[in-house]
Parts: sequence; C-alpha cells; structure tokens
Amino acid sequence: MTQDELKALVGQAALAYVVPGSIVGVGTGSTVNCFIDALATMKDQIAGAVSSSIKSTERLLAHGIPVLDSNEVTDIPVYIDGADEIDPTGCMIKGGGAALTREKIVADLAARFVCIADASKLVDVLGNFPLPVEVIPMAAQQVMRRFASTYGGEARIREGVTTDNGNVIVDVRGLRITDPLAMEAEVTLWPGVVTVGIFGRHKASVCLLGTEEGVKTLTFGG
Ligand SMILES: O=C[C@H](O)[C@H](O)[C@H](O)COP(=O)(O)O
Repeated sequence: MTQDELKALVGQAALAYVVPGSIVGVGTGSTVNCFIDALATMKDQIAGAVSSSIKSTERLLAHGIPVLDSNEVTDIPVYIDGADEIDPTGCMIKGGGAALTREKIVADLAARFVCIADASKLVDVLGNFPLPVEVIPMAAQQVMRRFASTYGGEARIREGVTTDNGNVIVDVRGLRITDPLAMEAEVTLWPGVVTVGIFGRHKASVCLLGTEEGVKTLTFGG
C-alpha cells in the first residue's frame, strides 16, 4: 500500500471514534485531510467541528461541515489528529505542518486524543523528527541559544513559514527526547515560546496505525 492509501485507511477508521451528535475536534495535516473527507460522509450525524488550523477549517467548510469557534465550546469527547512521531507511551512530536499551538488548544478541550498515522511514525524514542517550537519572532534567537545550551541539538528557523498566529517555527534537530514530559514542561516556560511540539501532557489516548496488514490499534489509556 502507498503512504496515501495508509492515510486513507486510518482516516476512515477514525470515524468509529466519532461520537454521534457531538462536536468533533479536528487536527491538521495530510492524514487529517483523509479523515475530514471521510467525516463528510457522516456530517449529518455530528453537531460540527472545532478546527486546529485555517487549512482544516477551509476543508471542513468545503465539505459543508460547520466549524465552531473554540471559544464557544467547553469540552468535546474526541480530538482526531496526526503526528510526526509517536513513542511507545503515546507521547508525540507534532507541528511538522506548523499547526501545533492550535492543535494543543483543541486537544486540551477533548476527553480523548485519537492519533491517526502510518506505521512509520512509531518510534522507540522521540527526536529523529526535528522538534518544532512556535516562537514569538523577537525571541527566536534567544530561544535557539537556550535550546543549544540546555539540550544541544541544532536549532533553525523554518524558512518561509509564518504560523496561523503570526509567529515563527524553530525546528530543533539531533535531539533524543527520553523524558518528553520534562522537556515539554521546561521549554514551555521559556519567554517567547508559544508552544513546544511535544505532546506529552496531551498525549494520544488511542493510536490508529496504518500498516500493510490493516489498521493496528494501540491504546495508551484514556
Ligand atoms: O502541524 C502539523 C501537525 O502536527 C500534523 O498533525 C503532523 O505534522 C502530521 O502531519 P501528516 O499527517 O501530514 O504527516
């Protein structure tokens, strides 16, 4: 199966986690695009969506799925999103598409995080994928210096990218993130950091992995 077919497979499988009548939390990325297309087939059975990016909002609206303002929503049963890496405990690196901040905001509204990905995203230790950090532009150099002195790795500003919130993305290569919760807690405190792309406090409850043998379900509690 191609990567696109694996993404379509898990996008379709995620429909089983959508609670009828509810508002669905929708992530961002190529895998989520497959989910949005599948969700369109049951749009009459949901109350709408809360979206994590302008791109996902546009795709949802193009399918006629109503998108609610996150400020009008207090809680949702399920958030469905992709990931760049997933470790064996369900912690993830996200933000390859620069949507990490809004993704964490919507994930925080949700009782469960259903991660959809192809099997290549499952890793033993996070960090092979460059860690995205959304940073207020005036703090970019300061945050990159602090990363180098605290954790090492090689930090670079992602060229040509401005987030939906008007900020830059710093990508940090060469990390080995053995304690995602500790790094997430620490980096989140640095002035100028809006969001670090470690999803440890908002880790996956369930992960639907696309494999040659079909969808493999991993559960991490919750
Ligand atoms: O900012 C983007 C998100 O965190 C995506 O969920 C992540 O990059 C995975 O995207 P894709 O499904 O395209 O691999």
